[in-house]
Amino acid sequence: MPPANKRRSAVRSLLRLWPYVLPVRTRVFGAAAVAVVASCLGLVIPLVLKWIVDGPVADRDPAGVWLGGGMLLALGVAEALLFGLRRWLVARPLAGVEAAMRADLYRHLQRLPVSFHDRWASGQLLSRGTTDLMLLRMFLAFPMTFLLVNGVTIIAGFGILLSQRWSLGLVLLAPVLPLVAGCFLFEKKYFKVARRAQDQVGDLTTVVEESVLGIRIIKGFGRHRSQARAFRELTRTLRGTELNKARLLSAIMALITTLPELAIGIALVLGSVQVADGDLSAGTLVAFLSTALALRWPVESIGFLLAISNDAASAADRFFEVMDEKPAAAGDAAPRQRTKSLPAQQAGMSFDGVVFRYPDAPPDTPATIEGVDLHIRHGETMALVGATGSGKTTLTALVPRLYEPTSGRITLDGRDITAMPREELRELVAVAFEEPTLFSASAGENVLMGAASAEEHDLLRALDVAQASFVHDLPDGHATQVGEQGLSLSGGQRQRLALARAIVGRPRFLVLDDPLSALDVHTEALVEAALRRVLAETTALVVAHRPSTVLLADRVALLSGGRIAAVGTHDELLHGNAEYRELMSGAEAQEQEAISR
Ligand SMILES: Nc1ncnc2c1ncn2[C@@H]1O[C@H](COP(=O)(O)OP(=O)(O)OP(=O)(O)O)[C@@H](O)[C@H]1O
Repeated sequence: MPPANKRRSAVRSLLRLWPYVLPVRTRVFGAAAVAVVASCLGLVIPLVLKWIVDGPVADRDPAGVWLGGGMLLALGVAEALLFGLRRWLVARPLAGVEAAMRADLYRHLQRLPVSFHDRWASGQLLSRGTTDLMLLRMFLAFPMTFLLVNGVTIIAGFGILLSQRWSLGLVLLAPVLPLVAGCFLFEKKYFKVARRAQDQVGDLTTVVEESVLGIRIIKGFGRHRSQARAFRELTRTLRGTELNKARLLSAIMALITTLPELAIGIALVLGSVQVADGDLSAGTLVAFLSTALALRWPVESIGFLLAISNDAASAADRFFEVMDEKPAAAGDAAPRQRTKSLPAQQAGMSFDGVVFRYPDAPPDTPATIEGVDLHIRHGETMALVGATGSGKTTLTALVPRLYEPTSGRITLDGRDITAMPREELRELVAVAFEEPTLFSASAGENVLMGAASAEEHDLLRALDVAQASFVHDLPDGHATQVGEQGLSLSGGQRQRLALARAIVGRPRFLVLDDPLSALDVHTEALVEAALRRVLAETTALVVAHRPSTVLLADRVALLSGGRIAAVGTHDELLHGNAEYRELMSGAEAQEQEAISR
């Protein structure tokens, strides 16, 4: 789950966007300047009105009235054109800012360690990469500019009001203090609710994503009602939070609208009395009130602009919470060593005193891997056997550095994996997991993901070795799209494609996490034959639950209590190790049961 959010000032949060705005600053500030000019042009209109009323209207001069009308029209058109220019100036660069932030987030997510992804719900990450970034673009396009533009307009407008009649100007200034206090309180409360709402959107996204990905389980177990209930519960909570936001916004809007309207009403009465007494010209009163009315939108919009700015500030916090996470260490750029002339005892894969504890495991629990020493000789296949939850998957995940050992070291042909650049490690080691994950791409593209430099002939060889030639019979051969997560293929077909992907780059080392799990007996025979050929080409560590998988290996290591309890051939362990015998007899019984079904 995301870390607990600390309260920051909205301004500090938004200032962190500066590096992204920097490349388009000229356009953004140019647009803001254009908007200031447009908004201030609007304030000239009341002055022209004053001139028309006190001049041509009082003198009964129709030509003067026409001239004034023309000036008003020109001012209106100029104001509209300038606002249009502002929009044009920012639209494209800000879409670019959003795209750059999204690309950075995606790149960073790819570089973050698996332990980060274990902690964070995918919906939280999805919502940060979509709705939160949209909110930030909206902020940069609108409130950021208009908080400035409206601020300048209000100051200029009050300058004009005070210069026309300072006493009436002070009446209009009276609500400023209560308004500032109200805005301060609003900002404090709204920031918290805005953050809560965005986190709840993330939770909701997680539920939707899980429901879509797990639709077969939901339907298979008839869980749609309970899923719908969980979804409804979350939407109700989110609705409550959104209503809370709306309540806060309407309270500040009520204050922002009422107080200035009251002040304008009082100024109108006082001004009318002064006109009646002959202390003030009718034109000045018209200009005064028109200026006051022209300031209504800049003042009233402040509540709304503050709301979006706070939404954006918490969206920025959520974005940077992910960006501030440290990516996995790259490994030092040690020069590549030739491995061919290594002494026999160093060639292969070695675990030396490897200890591993999950970062989020409770401190008083024992480490998952307590101290593993194991050597897999060059060209050998070692099966890793152990009770469920004994740490087999965990141990295999340490080899491609999906997690870093807490202590100890793992070497490949004598070289510490932490001293290798990650790209080199990826070239040396290939992995295939229990769940053969495929992507929405063609069958061939899925296989070629296993090696950046692999070509067509490598693909065909990998498909052949992994017994995945069914691909050639698909409608478009290996260019056939396999659908989201490869769900248009059978389990056995997906397993064989995953195997082909693992070997397409001819890795020296192969790590397979129970590649025959969840297969029916007939499919298992097919994949097993594929595995036999795959394993003949490399040095491999294979997590095995069933005797049939164990028989593919040259030797077997038994993982127990976080340590390697025994190493030997299947027969040696069967005769000499009670725990192994028990594990295998249980697995064998299950296998027999599966066959007889
Ligand atoms: N991401 C994680 N965070 C914390 N603990 C974890 C995590 N993944 C696994 N564990 C714990 O580590 C222990 C070993 O899990 P692991 O998946 O390695 O076992 P396994 O031997 O592969 O089990 P199985 O045979 O059932 O697949 C378990 O107690 C599990 O709860």
